[in-house]
Amino acid sequence: MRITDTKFNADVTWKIRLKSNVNHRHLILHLNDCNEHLLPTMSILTRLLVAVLCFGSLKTHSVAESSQFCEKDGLKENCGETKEDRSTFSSSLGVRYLLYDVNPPEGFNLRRDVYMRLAIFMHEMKNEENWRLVLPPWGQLYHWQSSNVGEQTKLPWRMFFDVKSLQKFAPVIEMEEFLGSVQKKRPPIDEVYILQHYKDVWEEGKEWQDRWNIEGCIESIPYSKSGKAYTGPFWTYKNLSAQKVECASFQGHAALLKGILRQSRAKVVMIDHAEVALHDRYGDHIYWECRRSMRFARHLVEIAQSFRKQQLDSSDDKDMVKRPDNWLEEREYTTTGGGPYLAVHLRRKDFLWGRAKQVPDLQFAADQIEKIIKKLQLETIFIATDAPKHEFAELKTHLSKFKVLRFEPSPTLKYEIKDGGVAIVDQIICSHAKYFIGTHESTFSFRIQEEREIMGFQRNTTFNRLCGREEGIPCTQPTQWPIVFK
Ligand SMILES: C[C@@H]1O[C@H](OP(=O)(O)OP(=O)(O)OC[C@H]2O[C@@H](n3cnc4c(=O)[nH]c(N)nc43)[C@H](O)[C@@H]2O)[C@@H](O)[C@H](O)[C@@H]1O
Repeated sequence: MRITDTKFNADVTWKIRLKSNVNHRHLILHLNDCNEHLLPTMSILTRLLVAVLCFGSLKTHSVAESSQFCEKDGLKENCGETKEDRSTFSSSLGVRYLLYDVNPPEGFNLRRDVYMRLAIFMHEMKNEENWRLVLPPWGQLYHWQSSNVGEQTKLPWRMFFDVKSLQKFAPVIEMEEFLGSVQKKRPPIDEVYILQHYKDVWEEGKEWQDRWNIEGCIESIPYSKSGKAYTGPFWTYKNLSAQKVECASFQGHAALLKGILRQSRAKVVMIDHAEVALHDRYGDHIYWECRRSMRFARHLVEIAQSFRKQQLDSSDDKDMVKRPDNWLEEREYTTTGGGPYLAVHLRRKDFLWGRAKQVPDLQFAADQIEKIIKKLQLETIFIATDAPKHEFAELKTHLSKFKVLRFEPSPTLKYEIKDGGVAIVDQIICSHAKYFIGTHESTFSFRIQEEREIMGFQRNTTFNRLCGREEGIPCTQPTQWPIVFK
């Protein structure tokens, strides 16, 4: 037997990995478990043997740490580990869980994009290793400010998405399912890696290359050690903690995470600041399969359908929009129809200072909307917006010749579907309109454009945006990201 890899944590958790040269089986001993369960029952000889192994392993620690990784196909992996080693090790662990979280200020629709980066990564890994991607519960988003909708924390994905549909693309599970499977283990998360940008990433002339390293944390982190475990935000779950927390400087695509997961022997790994990892496959057919799998929750689709029918005289049949129940059955469509209304996503609030030049004042927005609706010979305008009531009222006064609508759920319905649900209903309604205009660089608008691409709308009815007064008309219009099928 040869000791191949050891780690020693400052507390009593010693992990020793022994690898048999003969049968390549890994044996992992958690010495804190030994302390609690094994040592009292061991013979003196066995205790001595374990002590010698531990001592030996600690002595080899520095060597093992420095030679732990090898570059292979641009990925750092454990040196000398063959595919067979890995698969034997993998199956000895059974199912492994990958949790992730995103920079706290990021909004709902950027988070959806980060999900895609990880889901595509898991989709690619699923034939090699037995991972489950744990869907991070929604909550405490900066933009979800309604006070009359109850607590907006620990919200499961099924409130907003069709999880079965997601599972047709990647092995994802809800947090509750994960918690159910690790209940007895303390702490439930073995290792947390907080991704951070390299210090030198913005240096001029620095060549881009995919790389990652475990390094000291550059900024302060929201995790701290309390007894044997690290506590942290963990989506406000009091019963979640981690055994180890480290920072990883990271530059590259999500596939590079393989290196982190492969040097780890843990069953439960969490990646924080997952937004630092880039898309593996932006815009190709796999990207679009993942995107198509992100169907909205049925109850939200039905709410949007009912609004379209009652307020906008719109339904998939009337509008000639095709959308099979199962996204796997979708084909490349050409939709010339759409609901008989003009839909506008008018982003306000933080965009008024964050994108001051590109976001129009209400009068200038109304001028542009009026021009387009006259050209389209329509009478109804649907406005999706985060604007407060008084701003919407003002916009209406500027468009008094037209029927101007907004989705305003009853307090009971809003309590049920929360701010996230209202936003999704808005997006669904916008995505079915004959013509859509969005807001510059809003991920909320981007997601609507993608829905319209999936349904096959003509691109000139989709990739449009309002111009800021300072920019004038015309202004640069959104980049077109065409859908790709296999
Ligand atoms: C500059 C960046 O912009 C990003 O915003 P951006 O891409 O528009 O889009 P999101 O990331 O979705 O964030 C905007 C949030 O504001 C609400 N919101 C915006 N527009 C509407 C709307 O038309 N209807 C409803 N019901 N709600 C809306 C909604 O909660 C949405 O998730 C932010 O996420 C980042 O934190 C950052 O501020």
